[in-house]
Amino acid sequence: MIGNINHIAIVVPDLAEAAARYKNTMGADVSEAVDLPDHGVTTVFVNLPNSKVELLHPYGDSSPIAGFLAKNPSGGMHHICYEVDDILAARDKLVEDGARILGDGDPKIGAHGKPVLFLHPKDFFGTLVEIEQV
Ligand SMILES: CC[C@@H](C(=O)O)C(=O)SCCNC(=O)CCNC(=O)[C@H](O)C(C)(C)COP(=O)(O)OP(=O)(O)OC[C@H]1O[C@@H](n2cnc3c(N)ncnc32)[C@H](O)[C@@H]1OP(=O)(O)O
Ligand SMILES: [Co+2]
Repeated sequence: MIGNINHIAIVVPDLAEAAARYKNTMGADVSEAVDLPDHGVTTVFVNLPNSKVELLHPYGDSSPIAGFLAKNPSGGMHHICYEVDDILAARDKLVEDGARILGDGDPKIGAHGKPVLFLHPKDFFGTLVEIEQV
């Protein structure tokens, strides 16, 4: 069901500092920061030849990553995103097998304009999983 890794996300306490570190020290191609109010995050994408790293910082008062940053004030790896061909078929199979979909169960449009869903970290061995239809 799952395909390539689309991105790995890292929550960071200072987005400008993290973007500069990836650009200047790692020599990476780094996007501008984009606010995504519907997701409660600001993102910067680090574009790699075969994948992406998503740098995340909380946006607004009810960000889903605020608790994570409070527990990990220096930042930390937050989620892994796998590509799927059909997100509704993937969701139905996951639910049938007992995995919990976060939120209301309906896909939201993610950072790349494609539908995404999140799966509870306790169902995937302590790792928050995002699936994105490509
Ligand atoms: C940019 C858009 C989009 C894209 O297109 O790429 C994005 O990536 S948006 C990214 C941000 N959005 C989300 O993360 C949405 C889904 N997340 C959530 O709904 C919440 O973050 C959460 C996973 C339900 C956690 O909520 P929180 O309030 O922080 O914690 P809890 O106390 O409810 O946590 C329960 C339990 O899970 C552990 N936990 C929390 N976050 C993670 C994590 N990232 N990885 C692994 N484990 C995590 C937490 O420690 C708790 O464990 P216990 O203490 O053992 O109970
Ligand atoms: Co993501």
